[in-house]
Amino acid sequence: MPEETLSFSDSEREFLEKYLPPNSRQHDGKLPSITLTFATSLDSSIALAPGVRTQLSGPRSKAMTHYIRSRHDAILIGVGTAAADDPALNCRLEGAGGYGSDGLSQQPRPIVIDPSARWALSEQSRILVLAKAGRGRAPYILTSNPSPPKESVELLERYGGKYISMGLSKVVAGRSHLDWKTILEQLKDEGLHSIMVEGGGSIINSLLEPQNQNHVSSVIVTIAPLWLGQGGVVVSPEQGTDETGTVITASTLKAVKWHPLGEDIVLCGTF
Ligand SMILES: NC(=O)c1ccc[n+]([C@@H]2O[C@H](COP(=O)([O-])OP(=O)(O)OC[C@H]3O[C@@H](n4cnc5c(N)ncnc54)[C@H](O)[C@@H]3O)[C@@H](O)[C@H]2O)c1
Ligand SMILES: Nc1nc(=O)c(N)c(NC[C@H](O)[C@H](O)[C@H](O)COP(=O)(O)O)[nH]1
Repeated sequence: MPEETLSFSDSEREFLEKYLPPNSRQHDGKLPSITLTFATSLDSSIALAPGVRTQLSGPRSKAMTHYIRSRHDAILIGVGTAAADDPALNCRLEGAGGYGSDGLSQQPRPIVIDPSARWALSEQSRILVLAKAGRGRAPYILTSNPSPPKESVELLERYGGKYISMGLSKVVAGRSHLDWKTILEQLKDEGLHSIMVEGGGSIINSLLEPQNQNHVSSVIVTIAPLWLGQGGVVVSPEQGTDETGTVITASTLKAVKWHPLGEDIVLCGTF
């Protein structure tokens, strides 16, 4: 996978500004802000099938993603994405650490939500290859597993990453779930105050549920001009019901802006 250096001009950046966390790193003691961002097809799928890495964003939208990464302390994904995509989760914008400047400036901390610590990390994992080369950071893995595999712990710590074992908050449909407040409190304790959540499907759907929307400061969705068809990984949160039990719209965005970018269109909004 080529590690190209990307550029995203000042004029291209303007439409995003009000949907991004402030550049100043002042922190008011509140929980970290979440920017929820992903790419989707016209039939609201984010991948051809579970576990299939699917390129949806065009070149300009991809450069936008790396600019957004440069504006956050951390990038968060679920273990399903880590296992499927072998992602780099670094910022390859020109001028970022390792891409035109020394050190790790503008390199966000990758965060993987992996309750059972099932991600099979190795020396060949792209995220560790880049950390070793000074072109990204090793991930922090949030898990409910009190004893992750010893060799994975040692491998991670060799490159500056770690497992963070957290108490299990609940089991949903047979799966251990950490609630978002617990996750964000832990990330705040790690000195991470702005979180870009990139997916995948279950992570996105979880944040779109009415009871979690208060954690999301803004949503930035890239819409690509294609249908992925039946069997895709669909973004469609649980429906909500009002006090009479009537089914209501799950989520409605406010302060909406649509912005063409290459052959894609980018939707920005807030809850
Ligand atoms: N188009 C895009 O922008 C985009 C972005 C990311 C991933 N993807 C694609 O999405 C697919 C992966 O999606 P997915 O839904 O299978 O996996 P995922 O990345 O959402 O990870 C799912 C796992 O995360 C954990 N998890 C999720 N919510 C949790 C919570 N609240 N508490 C604790 N653990 C939680 C669980 O272990 C769950 O099995 C892949 O095919 C990937 O290529 C696309
Ligand atoms: N914005 C966006 N457009 C896409 O077309 C796509 N497939 C993803 N998917 C997001 C997910 O997090 C991917 O795993 C990372 O985008 C991997 O990209 P890197 O290796 O980190 O550069 N995201």
